[in-house]
Amino acid sequence: MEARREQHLQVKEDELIGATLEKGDGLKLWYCTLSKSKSGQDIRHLRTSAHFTCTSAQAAQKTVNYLRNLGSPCKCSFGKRLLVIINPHSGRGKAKKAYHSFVESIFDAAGFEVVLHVTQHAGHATDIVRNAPLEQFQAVVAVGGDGTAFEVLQGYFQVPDWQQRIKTPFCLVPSGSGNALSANCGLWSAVTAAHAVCKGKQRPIDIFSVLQPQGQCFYAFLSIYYGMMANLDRGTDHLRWMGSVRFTIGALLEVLQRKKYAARVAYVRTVDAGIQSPSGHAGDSQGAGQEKGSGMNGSQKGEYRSLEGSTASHGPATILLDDLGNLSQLDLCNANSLPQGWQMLPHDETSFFAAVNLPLLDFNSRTGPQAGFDTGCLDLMYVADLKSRKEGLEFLDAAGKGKHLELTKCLLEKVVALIIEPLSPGTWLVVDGEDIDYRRVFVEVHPKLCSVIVA
Ligand SMILES: Nc1ncnc2c1ncn2[C@@H]1O[C@H](COP(=O)(O)OP(=O)(O)OP(=O)(O)O)[C@@H](O)[C@H]1O
Repeated sequence: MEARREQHLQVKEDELIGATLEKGDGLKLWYCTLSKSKSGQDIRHLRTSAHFTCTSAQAAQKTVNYLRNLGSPCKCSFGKRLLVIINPHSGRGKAKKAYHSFVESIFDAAGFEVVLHVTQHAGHATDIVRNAPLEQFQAVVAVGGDGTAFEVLQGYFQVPDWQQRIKTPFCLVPSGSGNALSANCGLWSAVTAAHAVCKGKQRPIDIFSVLQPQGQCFYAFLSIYYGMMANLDRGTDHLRWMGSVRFTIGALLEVLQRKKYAARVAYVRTVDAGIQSPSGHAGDSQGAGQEKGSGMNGSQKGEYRSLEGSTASHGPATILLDDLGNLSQLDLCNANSLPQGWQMLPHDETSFFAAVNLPLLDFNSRTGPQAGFDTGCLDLMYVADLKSRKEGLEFLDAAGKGKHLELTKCLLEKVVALIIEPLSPGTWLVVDGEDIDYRRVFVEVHPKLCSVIVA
């Protein structure tokens, strides 16, 4: 093979994506170099080689195939196929541009067959995933923000064969406002994410069930909050054009107005659920399809039982919520009515309240400094009272640096199940950045239930 402009090109295997055929007997290499961003993040940059000429068209095709398999190995028995879902409404509306500028050519050079969908309305991503044969794809790639990833996740569980489908990892190419999933996976740019998809490196992630009696059961990967955190997110929706700056503005407004929010909160700590290891609570499923062990009462096993009050008919078993009996009639005013292991938050009001599954809530905010992909729990953090604006600003400053847990008034509980009954007006209940009905919500963590693509 002979290069017209470059005699030698050294590309590390980790950088190589693949190649494309050029004019019959020619080819071009595609690769992604790594460098540090100003804020110290590992970012990939897309590069192409000069035109190489092979001895024949056949030799060029053979070399392209070889380079594609070397750079982007096939990880699915159905071949190199991706399900890509673009949300044109996410962030500043640039998801389509991000995809067609870089990501599409990377997948093409890697030799992927792409089944592409552009969402037409809210909820469309869920319909697409629910109706797709996920086992035939190497990954599901959402191009949008966390709301798009959340919709994709719902589609995994609304079918009887969900245990088969959750073996297909999902990925978020950051094109939304927060992009927390991308950030936590080290996918700091569209190119970085596309490169990671080609490499196919994945890791397990805990998922949590979110249930509101007589309603649908949702599945979430990131967070649940109300009060300050909800208001700085949903309350700044009209400032979407600003990008993630809107969250800072929302947070400042909350502390300057010294707002507090009332709720009844009950939870099961990891220790009280009989946690054996930091990577899973009692009954750790260790991924899809495996039998769960016992919950606190040691009686429930395995598959989903249609939980009282849920319209869902598929999905993982909710062992700890089953223990509560009739959810609609549960008396949260009386702590004694809760089963053993449950306890109430000892404060009626909080200035700050968040339960997070992952450390980063966007590219900048390390809201859950001690949270992790597969810790088997949510990190429930709260501050009962920010007594003055000065204290509020100090809290924000610490939170901005991910050091709020170093403040004595910011408390942390590692929980495997949670009930929140919001009582204050003027706020939202927010799950993974999406607001849900403002009423009692039941949550349970499923360790390592799904997989995500990571850098
Ligand atoms: N075609 C569409 N038209 C209008 N809304 C859509 C469409 N497709 C998806 N949506 C909705 O767009 C909303 C916002 O998307 P998404 O959450 O991905 O972006 P974001 O809010 O900017 O990012 P992040 O959640 O990371 O902050 C989602 O709630 C989704 O339901």
